[in-house]
Amino acid sequence: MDLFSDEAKLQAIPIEDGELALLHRLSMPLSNAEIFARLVDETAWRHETIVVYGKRHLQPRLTAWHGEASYAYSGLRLEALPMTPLLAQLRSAVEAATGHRYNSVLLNYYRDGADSMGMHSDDEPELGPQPAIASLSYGASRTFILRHKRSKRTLKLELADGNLLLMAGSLQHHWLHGINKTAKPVGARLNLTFRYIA
Ligand SMILES: O=C(O)CCC(=O)C(=O)O
Ligand SMILES: [Fe+2]
Repeated sequence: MDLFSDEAKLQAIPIEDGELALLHRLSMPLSNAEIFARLVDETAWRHETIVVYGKRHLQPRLTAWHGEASYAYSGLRLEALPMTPLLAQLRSAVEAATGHRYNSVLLNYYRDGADSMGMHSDDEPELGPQPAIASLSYGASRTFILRHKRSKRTLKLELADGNLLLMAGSLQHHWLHGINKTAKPVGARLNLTFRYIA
């Protein structure tokens, strides 16, 4: 492979009030299918209950949190598990591709089209004011939706097997993002968001 081809580089996606860039395939010494299978097998998946407007719900996906610091959101406190060798290897590749450092990763397992993630911003104070969050996807493609908080402008990106999406600058301040349920028959998808928790 030509390392300097466009395929190997992060491509900026023009967007107002934030930074977004996409790499078609993260370079790894394993196939996407091997990475997917190992992540499914090696992860202690949890089905968490969260509190939304005072009511308890099971999250519509499975999750795991690995890294150096625990993390709290939606009334949930996630104790960090240590990085596995594969997660550490993925983190190094993501750091090299994006030029940012990460000390934690949230794994999300969307088992089928009924699994989803509500519109949100990753704007917890411990992420800092301009967090670089690197989102790595394996398995089935799903539509990633961005909605500007003020203008309500919506942008849709199809995130496919092996894609790396970098969210940075003031993106979390101005935009929401999420993954809707879909009635289309879709297979399982994994998403890993690498973050730096101060
Ligand atoms: O699954 C995705 O692509 C989005 C994940 C996400 O937004 C998050 O983990 O905060
Ligand atoms: Fe997010």
